[in-house]
Amino acid sequence: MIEAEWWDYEERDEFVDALAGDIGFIIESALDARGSAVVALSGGKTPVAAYEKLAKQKLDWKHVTIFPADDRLVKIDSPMSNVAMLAKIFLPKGARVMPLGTDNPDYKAAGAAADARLQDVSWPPDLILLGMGEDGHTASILPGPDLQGALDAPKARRAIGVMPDPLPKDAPVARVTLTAAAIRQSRSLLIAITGEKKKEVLEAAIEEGASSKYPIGRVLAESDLAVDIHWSAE
Ligand SMILES: O=C(O)[C@H](O)[C@@H](O)[C@H](O)[C@H](O)COP(=O)(O)O
Repeated sequence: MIEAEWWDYEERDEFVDALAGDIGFIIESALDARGSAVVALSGGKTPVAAYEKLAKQKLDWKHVTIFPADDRLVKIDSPMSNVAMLAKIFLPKGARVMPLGTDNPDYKAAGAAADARLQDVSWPPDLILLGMGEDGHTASILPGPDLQGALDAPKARRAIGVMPDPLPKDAPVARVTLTAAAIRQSRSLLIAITGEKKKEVLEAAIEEGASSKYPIGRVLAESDLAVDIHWSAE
């Protein structure tokens, strides 16, 4: 049974403030407890304003490691690069921003390299923040030939290369993504989505769990983590 707590906001600003506050609190708690923080942050547009707000917080950024929960296999100067978006916001704060993937044309090799990179990161992450598409994908756990591999990878496998099919319109490229197993290992899990359609999809995915046609339902179904969901109507 997926344990999810919804935090609903009518105004986008409230959503941005609350999400930035939650992420900052988790980072600060990790710094207090362990002197360092490791967070995986979602790509996409929804959380960017919250990241910009979070970057204004007075945290010991030099002891914070940030990496994308998934990334498109594109050059760093591509507008589709999630790590470039995170670097632009957090590198000036002195945080360590770590790429997950490179623009390796062999996406399976890129996935293996991303996994090797994550083996050197102190684990588990203190936080994984996920977004979700209207098709119920999360990170880059998307329909296609690699969906099962991303969902069923063993606990030791933290990242994998995926070639979505169909290719998402907004970023029609191969990707690397955290596996479902890696997501489930996080010390804390947040989801940030907006709009009625995504709320409907996520509610259905949580209800359906392991049998859901939505990848996020299958990711969350095997997780023992309580999930906090931040949702804004607009
Ligand atoms: O690389 C990505 O695209 C993201 O990690 C992806 O999982 C994203 O979170 C959703 O597609 C929602 O994206 P929006 O926030 O832009 O709707």
